[in-house]
Amino acid sequence: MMSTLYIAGTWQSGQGEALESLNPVTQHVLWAGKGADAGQVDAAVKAARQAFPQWAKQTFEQRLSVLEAFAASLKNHADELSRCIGEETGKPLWESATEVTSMINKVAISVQSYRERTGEKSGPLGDATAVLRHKPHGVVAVFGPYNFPGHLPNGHIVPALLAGNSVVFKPSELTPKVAELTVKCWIEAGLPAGVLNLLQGARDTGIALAAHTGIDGLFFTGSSRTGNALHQQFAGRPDKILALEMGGNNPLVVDQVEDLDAAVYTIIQSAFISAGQRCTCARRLLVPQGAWGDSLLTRLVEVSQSIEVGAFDQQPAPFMGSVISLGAARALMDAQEVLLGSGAVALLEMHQPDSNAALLTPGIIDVTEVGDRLDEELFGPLLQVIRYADFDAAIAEANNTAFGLAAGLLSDSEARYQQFWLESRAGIVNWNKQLTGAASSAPFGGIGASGNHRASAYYAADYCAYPVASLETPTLALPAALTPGVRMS
Ligand SMILES: NC(=O)c1ccc[n+]([C@@H]2O[C@H](COP(=O)([O-])OP(=O)(O)OC[C@H]3O[C@@H](n4cnc5c(N)ncnc54)[C@H](O)[C@@H]3O)[C@@H](O)[C@H]2O)c1
Ligand SMILES: O=CCC[C@H](NC(=O)CCC(=O)O)C(=O)O
Repeated sequence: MMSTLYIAGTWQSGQGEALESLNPVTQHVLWAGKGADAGQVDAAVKAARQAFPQWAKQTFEQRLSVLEAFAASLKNHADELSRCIGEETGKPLWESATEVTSMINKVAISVQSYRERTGEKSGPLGDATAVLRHKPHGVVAVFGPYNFPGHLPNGHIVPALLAGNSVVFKPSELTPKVAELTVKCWIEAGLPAGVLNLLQGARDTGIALAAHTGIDGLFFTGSSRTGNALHQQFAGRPDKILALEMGGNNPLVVDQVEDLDAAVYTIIQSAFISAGQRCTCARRLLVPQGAWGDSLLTRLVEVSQSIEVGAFDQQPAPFMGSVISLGAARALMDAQEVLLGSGAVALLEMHQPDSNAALLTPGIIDVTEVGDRLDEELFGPLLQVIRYADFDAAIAEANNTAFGLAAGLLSDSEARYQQFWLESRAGIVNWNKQLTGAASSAPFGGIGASGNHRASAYYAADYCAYPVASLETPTLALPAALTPGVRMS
């Protein structure tokens, strides 16, 4: 039986449901094994609890040396890991290599962020010293999505461990192999047993872990639907810290700009990178009515038609790989069909050239005439165009969503950007830059249905530790003046 779980420093076979991960293009089995059952979830939480005090007691420098060894291990295994990400998600190799680089860089950026946001500060206050320090929460569960199976769980795990927490990691059931390789890098780095535990499994394993009373917090990246379920599960538990990084229905507003090709390129990088499977991807393209808007769309369709789509290792490299699975491809094709049946007009219809491969070509559909447009995230290469009459209407349409992750404006006018910045509602607001590719050196998180006000990336340090404010003096002494009504004699 294949050992799939890593609990208390030991690999063991899962006792839960059978899982398989497939190459989304060839359907070859890449990984097969069993997920964790409730007893193994319990064992992982207990192992993390047991390991926590020792890990938390280590100095920051001791923990940092393990994290730096992890970064070195990732570097040593970079090719293997990039290939594994490409194979399991369908991302082209050039792109999965950038994911590994982000994982490596996360260590240095988390150190900087820990020191800046949760480090130690002190100063005199009266006859004492006021000291601010931070402590880890304890045992935290980390839930990862499939679209960045290395980088995004890593964005919780690295700062959590640095702060002194121990971790139980439940990756996406669609990308178990990337998770396994990542954990092997931690083991190679010398992370003590029990400090990081790996539970493979699908929804049931996730539900059991989230419900476990032994966790002190849960850091989640994934869909709004799951995040909402977790939020409800954590209702009435103010003692647990919950960080939710969820999806978006991101608007990209195009104003009439001088450089049409630059606009088209930026739209493509926003909508179709990662086959549209980034939380920051532009989902709604807001284009002015009239001749200039028409010519922008004509050029966008022309260039999008020429986008190379192919298997992760195809040479020459494609721009877009596949979506995660045949099921996801089918669901996207169905969503397009529903929109087309509701009054949308295909400017460039999305196709699945081979029904046995999860490869989709880019789709651009005009949904302006669709009444009651659904405010949902279509997580794939399907861009919805909405034509607008004037700039105020464009901003209103941009904000016409319960989500609030990313919003962008392409415009030559700084005054328009200022208005857009003031009036748009999102955690990321860009001007003349693609919506995707957010920097780890900035906070990353959305408002509304996109998160619960616990931004990640540079601000992940904030949810990985709690502040302890102390007034300290080595000598206990009576104050010079006693408060009225107290007699010491
Ligand atoms: N804001 C961000 O930082 C960010 C980043 C990447 C992806 N995302 C979003 O993630 C989504 C794509 O990822 P996904 O499809 O893997 O997300 P998902 O919500 O389906 O799964 C995420 C994780 O939650 C687990 N899970 C599923 N149901 C659960 C439940 N009821 N209880 C506990 N755990 C459960 C899954 O097994 C997985 O590990 C998109 O919506 C995307 O926008 C957001
Ligand atoms: O799919 C969602 C993440 C997309 C990615 N964002 C980041 O990498 C944020 C930075 C970090 O977490 O370190 C993007 O914007 O492309």
